[in-house]
Amino acid sequence: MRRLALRLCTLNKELLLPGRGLTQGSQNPEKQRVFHMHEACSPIHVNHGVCVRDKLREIVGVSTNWRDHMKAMEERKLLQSFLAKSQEGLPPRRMKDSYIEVLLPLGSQPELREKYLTVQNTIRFGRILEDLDSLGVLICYMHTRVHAAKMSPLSIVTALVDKIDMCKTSLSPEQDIKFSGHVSWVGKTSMEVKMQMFQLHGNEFCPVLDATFVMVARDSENKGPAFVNPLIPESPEEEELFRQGELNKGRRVTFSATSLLKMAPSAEERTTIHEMFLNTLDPKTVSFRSRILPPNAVWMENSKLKSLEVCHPQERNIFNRIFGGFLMRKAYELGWATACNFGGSRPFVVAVDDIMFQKPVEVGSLLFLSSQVCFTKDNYIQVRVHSEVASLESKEHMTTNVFHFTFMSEKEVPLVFPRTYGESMLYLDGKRHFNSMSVPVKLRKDCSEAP
Ligand SMILES: CCCCCCCCCC(=O)SCCNC(=O)CCNC(=O)[C@H](O)C(C)(C)COP(=O)(O)OP(=O)(O)OC[C@H]1O[C@@H](n2cnc3c(N)ncnc32)[C@H](O)[C@@H]1OP(=O)(O)O
Repeated sequence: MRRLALRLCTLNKELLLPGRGLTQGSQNPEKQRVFHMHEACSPIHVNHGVCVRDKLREIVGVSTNWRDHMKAMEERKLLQSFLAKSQEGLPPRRMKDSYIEVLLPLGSQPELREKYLTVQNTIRFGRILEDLDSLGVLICYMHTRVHAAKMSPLSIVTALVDKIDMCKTSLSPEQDIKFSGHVSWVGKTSMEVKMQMFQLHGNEFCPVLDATFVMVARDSENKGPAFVNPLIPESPEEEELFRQGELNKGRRVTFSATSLLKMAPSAEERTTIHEMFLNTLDPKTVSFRSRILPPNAVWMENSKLKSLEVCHPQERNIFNRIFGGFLMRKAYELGWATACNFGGSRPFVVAVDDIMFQKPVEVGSLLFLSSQVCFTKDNYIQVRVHSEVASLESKEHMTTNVFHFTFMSEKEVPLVFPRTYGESMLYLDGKRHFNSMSVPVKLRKDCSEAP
């Protein structure tokens, strides 16, 4: 019963991929077991997150109890023999092979709402980040399915949230939500996944969010890289998506190579910083050291907020590390509070970009999050959240992620001014992230998001 319910709730193969004219592959053995999750699950068990995650647990073969986790990992070692020696040894897949849809029936099943609800009767975006992360991994498991093996020999982890753009449409906790997505590009061991989210308006599901993630395949024990199936585009639209994936990879390499941690700012950026510096000199003293804020401005250091999380086993992913979605939710909520505190009104998120998962977070770690406003313009607030971990034993801190969120406030916000050279680099980095946002969304009250 449980198994059937999972398939029903995660794999709705007969629906069209919106705007792309794709349908799920017909040779898929699961095709007949289609849909409406609330027909199959009892209301208590109907939860989008639970269903997708249970499906992932089944694919990876993990324990549901922490006390059994070592045994389950031992069992996964036996799957090493199913790993391909080369990418050519794996059957190519089509985009439709990984295409899935997942329903989050907030409207039709009100008991689901609590988990997603903010006090302003909007949807918690942090929960959506968690759902996207689980969904992205599940999509990659669809792409890499090994029909001969009961469990997948691959450990698929989130490497990067390349981009999440919010559309204008409002997110109501009282209407059903649908997610869809598929693999859009593959490298040797990495896969780009495109996901969309829709919300029911009348009888129609309207797009509310676009997301691009990069997932990386690792071996059964998550210790080394593992090859993924090639991807064959089948139409001009799919070829364009694939080409875009290739360009995205190139863009990421360039962005990283020109990072301010590696390279000096451009002449234009240096001018910006110097002008800001001149704007903060006290005309009475004319000293390099005597700095005052211009009107309607805040020192960057005064925008900071910090938090600490103890990473309990409950927050683990299928590989017994801390779930990336949980890290994103915590970072997002701190970032939202930072923007709220800074702007003086409830902001809503318009874009998330370039969240790199540099290191896994071990269960039992202490997670230190530090958030600050690093750039503002009109109603926009660019927030950067830095996360690092330390184990209780070693006390040595290590960066695991840097998160970038773009918020929009209801009213114009103060300017943020860097005081030190390091802060100036944060300012320029924030400006670069802000400028990379696709299309700044116009302020609309009905579009509000809260954490
Ligand atoms: C049970 C309930 C929960 C269910 C949840 C299920 C979802 C689980 C998903 C997760 O929670 S995962 C947890 C969050 N993510 C992590 O902890 C990952 C932490 N980071 C790492 O482990 C490594 O940095 C990573 C494996 C991602 C990369 O390792 P390396 O730096 O050694 O990678 P390498 O240089 O060997 O490159 C391997 C591939 O990754 C690609 N890559 C690496 N970093 C990248 C990046 N930042 N962006 C894009 N691509 C990247 C790289 O281009 C290359 O692609 P190709 O093989 O196709 O050429």
